[in-house]
Formats: sequence, structure tokens, C-alpha cells
Amino acid sequence: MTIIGAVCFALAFLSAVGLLVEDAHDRVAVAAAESARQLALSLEREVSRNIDLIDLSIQATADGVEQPVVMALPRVLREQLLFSRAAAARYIRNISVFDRDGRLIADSLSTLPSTQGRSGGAPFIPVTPQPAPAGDALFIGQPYLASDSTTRLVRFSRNRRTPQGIFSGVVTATVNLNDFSEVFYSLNVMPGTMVRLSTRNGVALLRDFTPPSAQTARESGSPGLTGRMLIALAMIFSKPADASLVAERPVPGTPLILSVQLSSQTVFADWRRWAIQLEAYSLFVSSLFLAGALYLTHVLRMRMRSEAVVTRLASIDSLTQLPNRRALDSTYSREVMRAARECRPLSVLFVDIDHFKTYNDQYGHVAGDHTLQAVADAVRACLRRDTDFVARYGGEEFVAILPDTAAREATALADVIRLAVRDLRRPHASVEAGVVTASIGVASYDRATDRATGSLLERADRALYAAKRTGRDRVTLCPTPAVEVFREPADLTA
Ligand SMILES: Nc1nc2c(ncn2[C@@H]2O[C@H](COP(=O)(O)OP(=O)(O)OP(=O)(O)O)[C@@H](O)[C@H]2O)c(=O)[nH]1
Repeated sequence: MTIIGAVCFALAFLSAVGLLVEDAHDRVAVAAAESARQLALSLEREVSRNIDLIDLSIQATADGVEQPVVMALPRVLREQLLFSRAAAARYIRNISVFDRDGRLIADSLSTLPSTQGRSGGAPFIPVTPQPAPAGDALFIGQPYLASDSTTRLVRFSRNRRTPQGIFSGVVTATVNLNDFSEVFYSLNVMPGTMVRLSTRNGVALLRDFTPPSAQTARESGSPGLTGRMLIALAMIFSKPADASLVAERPVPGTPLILSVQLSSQTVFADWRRWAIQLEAYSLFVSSLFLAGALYLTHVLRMRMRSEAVVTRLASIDSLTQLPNRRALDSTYSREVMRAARECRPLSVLFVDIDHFKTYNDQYGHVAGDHTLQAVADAVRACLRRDTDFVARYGGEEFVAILPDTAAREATALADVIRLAVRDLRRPHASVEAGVVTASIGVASYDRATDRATGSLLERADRALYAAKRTGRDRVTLCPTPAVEVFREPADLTA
């Protein structure tokens, strides 16, 4: 019981620790979700500001192209004026102006207009073959690789319109995405954070981009083998929900969506360390507790065993190994009460070795002891039922208690015992039989004829006395008193 209780307590303790760990995990996850949201907001503003810059460059160029005064300027001057804003953002590779038929009419990289509709070797993707609807929005094309196969480019474009609102061509800004990613450099984000910038239909401009500040190796949150085992154990008792560490925000005025994903390794690094320590301490404390409980159980068992030995020794006669007088008293009271309660018969035998004083005198006390042991064994061997009980009453006297045994069977059993003692054939020159004999007094309780049991032992003793007086080596049954059991019989032998 102690061990089961201790195991239950240890499990309850570990479960409580598991709940604590789970609760802490949830708190960290909630805080991380908020951080991701805030970071996405900051990044969205940064992206929005830079795209505004690109758009302004496009719009300034488009406005300039529509000015006849500007277009009348010498080419060098005209292009300096048209593309002055392109230098404002260093990730704008070039700005190109196309007429309504797709012909390149000006380009910030080249002062020689081409009629081939191509720019910088990159494939030209027509913005729209037809005039766009009113309120033309900024258009963002598909990203593509430049001829160097490493630079990723994307075109931002807007339709040109005459002051009368007639579609007159397209202005494009080709943006170097590798350089554009630098807009995130200034932000200080936690290690392992990934940023993704994509169009609403899933085309990624920046895919799983990790800002340099997020690449800084911090102290690794990765647990060792023991740590992993402890965390696994913690998770048995607590199953933290998978908190979302991703936050998404649309970039206003563009078809772009910015998403931020925090690294769960980093977010939960401190929690993991704390959980490992807590679980380790909890396991240590639980183990100590279990060890203490085991030790206590062991000590208690030892004590119970030694108490059982002491109790047994206290109720056993050392010479004959039969129960002693003390054990007899408790068994006698119990059986007497049971017989009265359950209306069952009960008999008591008083066995006494004849002329044992003379035997001791003749053969010595050591031989006397051996004879006592032999008689005790003989009496014990005659009792067949588990419920039968025999004890050494004192000296050379033994008492047998026979539950559920009426006077007739008890008398017969007493005679069997008497003969068994004779059959030991232990020489005794001072008695008539020439061997050790015993006299036995029998008393029985039967509810049909008797009303009390209190004097059963006394009556058996008196019957024994009668047996002694009438010549020994015999069995005498005490007559059952009709009403008063304490009445002294005048003469049992009469
Ligand atoms: N050897 C030995 N003798 C014992 C022990 N206990 C009692 N006795 C002896 O048993 C004898 C009993 O003698 P009595 O009570 O006079 O009875 P008895 O001589 O048997 O005579 P009856 O009972 O009338 O036949 C005494 O001499 C005791 O010393 C014992 O443990 N060992």
C-alpha cells in the first residue's frame, strides 16, 4: 500500500509539473504569436515604404514622358530628368518607357532607344496589350533570373496615359530582388526568423528569406539526449498545442502579402531549458520520494516480521513447541464465545501424565523433558481437524480445545490420545502398566443441555481429578450440569 501510494503521489506530482510545463509553453506561444504579429506589422511598413518609392519613380517617369517640353530636350538631358528618381532606390536596376505598341522609347540604363521592345536582355513581359481600366494600379510581374543566373529580378509597371486619359504606353521599373531584401537588414529579429513576400496568387518574390540579424548564432537551444528524453517525458504529461508562430499581412496598395515565421527552436529555447531543469528536479524529487517509500516499506516489513516472531515466541512453549498458556487463554475465550453465539458444541480435554514426579525422580529431568515432548507430539498427532487446538497448560498438563465436537466424540478422541501415550512405550516402573500413561478429563458444552460455557475448563479439570482418583490411565467425562454450571459436583466418580 505504501509503495502504491508513493507511486500514485509521484505520478500526481509529475502530472502537476507537466501541467505547469504545458501552461508555460502556452504562455510562450501566445507571446510569440504577438511578437510575430508586431514584426509582420513593422516589416509590412518597411516594404510598403520601399514599394511607394518604386511607384513614385515610375509615376515621375510617366509624368515626365507626357510633358512635350521634357521630350523636346536633348536626349542626355531628357533622360537625366526622366530617370533622376531611379537613383533614389538602389535596388531599382533600370526604368524603361514603352510606347503603346511596346517599343522601348527610353531606358535609364541606355541612352540609345531600341525598337526591339527588349531591355537588358531580360524577357519583356507586356504589361497589358490594351489600355488598362481607369484607376490603373501598380502591376507586379513574375520574378525571373537575370542573364547572370543569380540575380532575381521583378518588374513593377504602370500604364502611361496622356493628359486626356488615353493609353499611351507603359513605364516599368526592374527591381533587383537580391538588393530589395536589404530593406529587412535594419530590423533586429530573433534567430531563425523567416520572411516571405509573395503575390496574392502565391508567386514568391522573397521566399523563406532570413535577415542577417536572424542568422546570428545564439546559444543553441537544441537539447542534448538527456534533455530530449526529459522533454519527451514532460510531453507525456503535457501536450502543448502547436501555437502558430506565423503572422501574415497584406501590403496596402499592392497585391503583395508579407508573412513572418518565427523559429520555434528560438522561441521555445528558454522554455525548453526551464522545462528540462524542472523535469529533472521533479524526477529527482520523485525518485527520492519513491526510494524513501521503499525504504520505509522495507523497515516496516522487517519490523512486522520481527513483531510476528516475538508474538509467536511469546505464545509458544519452548520445550514442546506447543502453544503456551497465554495462547490457550485467548483461543479458549474465542471458541467458548463462538460456541455460545453459533449454538455449536464445544469440548475441552485436560490431559495429565500419571506419576510424573516419580518419573522425574527415577529417570531424571532430562528424560522427563523428552517424555513431555513425546507426549506433546502424540497428543498433537491425534488431533485431525484444523480447528482442533492443543496447548501446554503447565507442568505435565495439556489442554485440547475441540470446536464442533460433542461429548461422545470428545470422549472417544480422549481415549485415542490415552492409548497413543501408552503406545509411546516409555518405561515407567512406578506405574502398573510399566509405561508412561496419561489421565484425561473431558468436559463438553451443548446448548441443548447446557446454558453456559464459563466453567468448561474447570469441569474438565475436575473430570481429570476424578480420573486420577479412580486409578489413572483413563478418560472421565464430566457430567453436563442442567442449569448452573458453576455448581460444584459432589463426586464426579459417583
Ligand atoms: N522434566 C520436567 N518435569 C516437569 C516439568 N514441568 C513439571 N514437571 C514435573 O512434573 C511433576 C508433576 O508432579 P505432580 O504434580 O505431583 O503430579 P504427578 O507426579 O504426575 O502425579 P499425578 O499427576 O497425580 O499422577 C513435578 O515433579 C514437576 O517437577 C518439565 O518441564 N520438565
